[in-house]
Amino acid sequence: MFISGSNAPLADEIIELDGSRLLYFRNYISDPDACYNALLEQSHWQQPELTIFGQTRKVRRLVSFVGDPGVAYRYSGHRHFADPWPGILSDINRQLHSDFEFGFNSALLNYYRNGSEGMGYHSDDEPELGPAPVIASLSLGCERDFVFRRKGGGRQQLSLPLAHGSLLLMLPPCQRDWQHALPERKRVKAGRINLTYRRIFA
Ligand SMILES: O=C(O)CCC(=O)C(=O)O
Ligand SMILES: [Fe+2]
Repeated sequence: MFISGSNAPLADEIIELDGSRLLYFRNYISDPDACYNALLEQSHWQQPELTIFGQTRKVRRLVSFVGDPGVAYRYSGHRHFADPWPGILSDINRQLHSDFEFGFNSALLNYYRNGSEGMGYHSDDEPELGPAPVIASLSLGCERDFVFRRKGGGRQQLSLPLAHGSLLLMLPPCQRDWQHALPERKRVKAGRINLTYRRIFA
């Protein structure tokens, strides 16, 4: 189920997260250095502001959103229309389609300039992602830990270091039951880019 593509490569790790499955492919992107540099230079990076309990702050990372024409997505409190796909990201989308038969129509990019930037616990469970979203997360640049806890709080249950050029598939019902985060790592000086491919329903 969900991994129906007959060309699907073998996962390096299959992680069972109490009812949800994560698949990890360590070397999915063939030239990760070139991809990192191209995205760093070519993306339209923005630093959205987020208002929580009346306080407005810039998020601690840079963000870019790309996809098919007309696709819009609400993140950091605002609705954003997708920028056109850079060639390198539509190539990866084609690869994801041929390997797994996924039909993503957009990707959210996050650029963490160093280890003092990260992302707090959340689930990618907005209604426009449908009831059972598959999220394909590609990582480039400095290896960082990606952590999970059950929705509703509680302790961290899993920490996965995500390597340069790797792919992590989060399969349903992961977004329904679990939250994930990218904790700060103050000692880290180097940058990291993460791409999450998503299917957004109008
Ligand atoms: O940077 C990461 O690995 C996670 C990004 C993420 O969770 C998101 O964009 O929703
Ligand atoms: Fe997420």
